Amino acid sequence: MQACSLQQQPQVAARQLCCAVAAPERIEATAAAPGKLQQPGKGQDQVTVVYKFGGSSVASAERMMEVADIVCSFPEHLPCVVLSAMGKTTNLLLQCGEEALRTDASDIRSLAPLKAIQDLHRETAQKLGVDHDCIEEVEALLKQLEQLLVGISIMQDLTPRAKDSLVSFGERLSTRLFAAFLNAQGIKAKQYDAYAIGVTTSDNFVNAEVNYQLTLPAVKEALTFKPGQERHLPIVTGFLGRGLQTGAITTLGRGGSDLTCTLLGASLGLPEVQVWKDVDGVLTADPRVVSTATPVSRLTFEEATELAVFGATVLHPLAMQPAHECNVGVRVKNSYNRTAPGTLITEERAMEDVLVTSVVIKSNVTLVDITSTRMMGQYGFLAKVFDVFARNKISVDVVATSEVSVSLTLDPAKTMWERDLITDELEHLMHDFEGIAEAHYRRGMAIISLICNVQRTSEILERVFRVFGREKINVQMLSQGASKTNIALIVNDEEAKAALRALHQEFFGSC
Ligand SMILES: Nc1ncnc2c1ncn2[C@@H]1O[C@H](COP(=O)(O)OP(=O)(O)O)[C@@H](O)[C@H]1O
Ligand SMILES: N[C@@H](CC(=O)OP(=O)(O)O)C(=O)O
Repeated sequence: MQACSLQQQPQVAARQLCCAVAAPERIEATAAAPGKLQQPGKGQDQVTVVYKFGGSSVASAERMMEVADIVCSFPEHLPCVVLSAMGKTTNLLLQCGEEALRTDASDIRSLAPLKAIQDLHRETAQKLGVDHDCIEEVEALLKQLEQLLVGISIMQDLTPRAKDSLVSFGERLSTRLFAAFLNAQGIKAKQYDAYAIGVTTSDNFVNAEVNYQLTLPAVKEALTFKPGQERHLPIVTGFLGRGLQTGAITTLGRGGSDLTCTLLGASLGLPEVQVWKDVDGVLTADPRVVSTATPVSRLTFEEATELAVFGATVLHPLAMQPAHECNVGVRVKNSYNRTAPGTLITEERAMEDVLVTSVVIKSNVTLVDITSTRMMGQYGFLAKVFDVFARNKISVDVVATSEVSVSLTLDPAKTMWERDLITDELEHLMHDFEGIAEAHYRRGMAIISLICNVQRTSEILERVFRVFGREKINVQMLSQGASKTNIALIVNDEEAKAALRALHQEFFGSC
């Protein structure tokens, strides 16, 4: 395996996670006609590529059949497949958890989101014609899920740790169904839980950090075929890991299956992984805001990270980390339109002809202005300012400084699960500035980021301000910073979508 710097982290021991299952029977399988699909990767000794399919790609039995067809349609590749939970299952599981807190234990089984999850997975098992063992496993997991919700109801407590156990059912169910379907079609496949093959993380539940040093070699060992071992398609749960100290199931933050995909690619030393979505690649803007957005053919790892961090929900913000460190190309493809070329993300790309690549909004941002008349000629002021944010565990996105003031924006999400900074936290922050500086905050702001060629900043900004002048949009703060790929403009949230459309029109000719 290619050595990558991610492995240079301190050594620590991983723990075992046990999960006992009971197996009542409730679903009946209907046979699907086998034989249509051909086993891919004939003659390959080892896994050659990782494909990740998100919730939108595996939302139903029909979609799983389509994904199976995609997986088998590259005969030269022996793929490892990472799956997310089916459709909106993760949201439904979180809803179950919240509702369990307000529901009597004896009424848990009638929770509507629980019923929706049970119906979806039972119906999928039936339509896919999976074998009896899989049906038993699915029923056992659904039973465990119900028991966990009863526990949450009795305890009247939904800890982050319990939340991670709760949402893990989505990926544990989808991967079992998909592997069983492939086997029913005569394709040799085996289901793996990521936490059982060495994906080791911190114990920071709901947003766990990957321990690369332990994970990379462990995953490589688990997914490398031994001499004489039968070749099969590993079907791995995305999103999940195992906490190093607790041994409990952790999750990598919402959308974390993208990170599982690149992590597996890095572990196996592969040249490329593919994340399959419901769009033709990374687009010039969020298609829900700009319906005419078009695919971007190439991006660098740095650009893709900036896009994700600054609001493009198409990729997990940390997914590029292992890919970048271990130089694994990432291709974003559309499982609904498989012939579309998609977006290829690599270390470098030709930038000569590039002006603006994509425009993105991050909404619900708080802008903080901090002023100190004593800043002039003083050293240590910025250190004191950032120390206040560090103590309050609040993450800062964009910064602009002048001689006497510093303005910055705060990440709306302290964790990726809690989207709002509450007023109490902000008031506490303001209080902590007393004696250091005068601080004020404004909520309801948005960051518009232009992922662009900053070698051509003057030309870009000249056009941006022409557009904003015409549209009467006021820029509250502007930052280019050290990033070589991003210009950030802070505007009022209510003007942000119109501003984005106007910028898209200016730089891509459509809005
Ligand atoms: N710049 C962008 N390019 C492409 N898609 C985007 C962008 N910004 C936001 N999106 C949204 O991201 C969605 C795909 O990401 P996601 O739902 O996480 O996929 P999956 O669940 O299949 O992994 C798209 O349907 C689109 O609405
Ligand atoms: N199922 C998890 C993990 C994930 O990556 O999902 P998706 O690939 O559908 O964004 C979530 O909803 O966050």
